[in-house]
Amino acid sequence: MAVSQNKPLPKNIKYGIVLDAGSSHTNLYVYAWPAEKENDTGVVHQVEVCKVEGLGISGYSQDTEKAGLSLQQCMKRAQEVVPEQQHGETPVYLGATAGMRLLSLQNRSIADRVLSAVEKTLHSSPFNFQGARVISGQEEGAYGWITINYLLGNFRQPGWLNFLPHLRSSRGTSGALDLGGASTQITFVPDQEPIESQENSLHFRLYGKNYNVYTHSFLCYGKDQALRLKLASDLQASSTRNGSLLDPCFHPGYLRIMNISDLYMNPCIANGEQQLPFTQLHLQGNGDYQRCRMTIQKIFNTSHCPYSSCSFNGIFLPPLQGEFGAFSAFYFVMNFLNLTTEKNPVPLDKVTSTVERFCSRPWHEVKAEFPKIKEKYLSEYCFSGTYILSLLENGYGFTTEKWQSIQFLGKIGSSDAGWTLGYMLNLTNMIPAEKPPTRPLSHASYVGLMVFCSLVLVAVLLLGWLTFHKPKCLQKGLI
Ligand SMILES: Nc1ncnc2c1ncn2[C@@H]1O[C@H](COP(=O)(O)OP(=O)(O)OP(=O)(O)O)[C@@H](O)[C@H]1O
Repeated sequence: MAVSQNKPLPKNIKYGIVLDAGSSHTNLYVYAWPAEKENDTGVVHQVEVCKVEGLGISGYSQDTEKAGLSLQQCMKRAQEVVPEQQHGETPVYLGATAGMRLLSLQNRSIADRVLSAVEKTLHSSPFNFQGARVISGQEEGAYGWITINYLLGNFRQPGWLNFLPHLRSSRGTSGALDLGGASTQITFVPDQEPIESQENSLHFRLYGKNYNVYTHSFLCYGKDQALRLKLASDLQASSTRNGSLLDPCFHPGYLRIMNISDLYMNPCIANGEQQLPFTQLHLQGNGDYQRCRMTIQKIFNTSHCPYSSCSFNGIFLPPLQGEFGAFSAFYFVMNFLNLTTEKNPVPLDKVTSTVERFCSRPWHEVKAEFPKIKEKYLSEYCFSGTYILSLLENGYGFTTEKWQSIQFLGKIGSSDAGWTLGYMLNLTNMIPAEKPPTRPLSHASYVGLMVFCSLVLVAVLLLGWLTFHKPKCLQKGLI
C-alpha cells in the first residue's frame, strides 16, 4: 500500500476496477475519472493494468492455488493505485467471457466452482466488490463498441445539433471487431433498418441520441478455438493412420505433438475422437499460406442463409457500414507482423503478401529472430494472420476497398480497447440516456460572443451597402 500514500493525493478523483476473466488469462484494469465530470463523455481513463498469471479460465480450473496467489498480487497493486481512504467506495466487477461460456457448457459445476473461488478472494479485498458473472457474447460485443466510441469521443454531439434534431444520425460511430481466444465479436451501426434478426439487434439511447446496433458473437471462432476447429476438420479430411499431419499453417520445420483427447474435450468440436486409431497428433509445419487459407475456409459454412445477407453459419450480417476499430488478438497479431500504423491502414494486398512471406519462413529462423516472444504465440502467428484474413475477407466481406476502413487498435489514449470500460460505464450509470444540461456561458465568454456577433453584423451591413450603393462617380467612370 506504499506507493500512493507517499504522493500528494489527487483531489476529487473516483476509481473503478474491472477484471476481465478470459479463456487464457485474467486482466485487472483500474479506471479513474474526475468526480465532478463523471457524466461527460471521454473523461474515464485506464490508470493501471495487471495481468493475473495462470488465471485463464482453463488455467484456474487446473492450478487454483497459483492463480489465486497471482490474483491477490494484482489486487494488492490496485490497493497501491487507489488511495486507501477510497478503497471502500471503489467498485470492483468481474466479467468472465467466452472461455467461461465454454466451460459452463462443458461442466457447469466446475464453472460455478471457479467463479465462487474468485468471488471469495475478491470479497476479502478492501474494495466494494459488486459480483462476478459470465457476460453474454452480445454484451461482450456491445460493451466493446461502447468502449471504443466513448474513447474516440464519438458520443460527443456538437451543441448546435440540439436545435436540429432531424439532422442527428448515428453515422459518426465506429464499428468494433474483437478477436478473443474463444470467441469473436462484430458490432456496428448499419445503414439498413430495421435489423432483420432480433437476436442481433440492440437499441441504446446515449447522451440523448438513439443507436440501433447490430452485434454478433461467434462462440468457438476466437483464434485458439478456431485452430482446434481447423485441426479437427483437417483430421476428418485426412487418411492418416498414425496421427501425422502436414500442416500448412505452421512454419516449415515446426513440430507439435497434441493429445487427441485435449483436442476433442471441447464443446466446440462434435465428438469424432472414438473413430481415431491413435491418441496423439503429430503436426509438421510446411508454411504454405494458400493451402492454410483453404483449410481454414472449411470451418466457415456458407451453404445456407435464411436472411438477405449472412456472414457464415447462417448468421445474419447487414452490409458493412463506416469505420471499424479492430482490437484484442486482431491487434496483437497485426502488430507483431508490423501491419498496424497510426495513420493510413496497410492495404489488403500488402497484408496478404506479408503473412504469406512470414508463413514460408523456416521455424528455426523465426525462433532465432524473436527469442523473447512466447513460443505459443510465435508459432501461431502464421495461422492467426491467415485466420484473421479469412474471417475478415471471406467471413465478413471486407473487400480490398472496405479493408481500408479497418484500424487495428491496441490502445486509445491510455486505455486498452476492449469490453471492460464499457461494462464499468454501464454498471456505474456513467453514460446517461439524455445529454447532461450544458453549463451556462461564463460572463467573459458571453461578452466575447456578443462582441464577435456585432462585428460580423457590421461587416455584413457594410458589404451590402457597398454592393448596392456604389458612389455615382465610380459608376460614371465605368461607362
Ligand atoms: N502478444 C500476443 N500475441 C499473440 N497472441 C496473444 C498475445 N497476447 C494475448 N494473445 C492471445 O490473444 C487472444 C485474445 O486475447 P484476449 O485477452 O483478448 O482474449 P480472451 O479474453 O482470452 O478471449 P475470450 O473473450 O474469447 O474469452 C488469446 O488467445 C490470447 O492468448
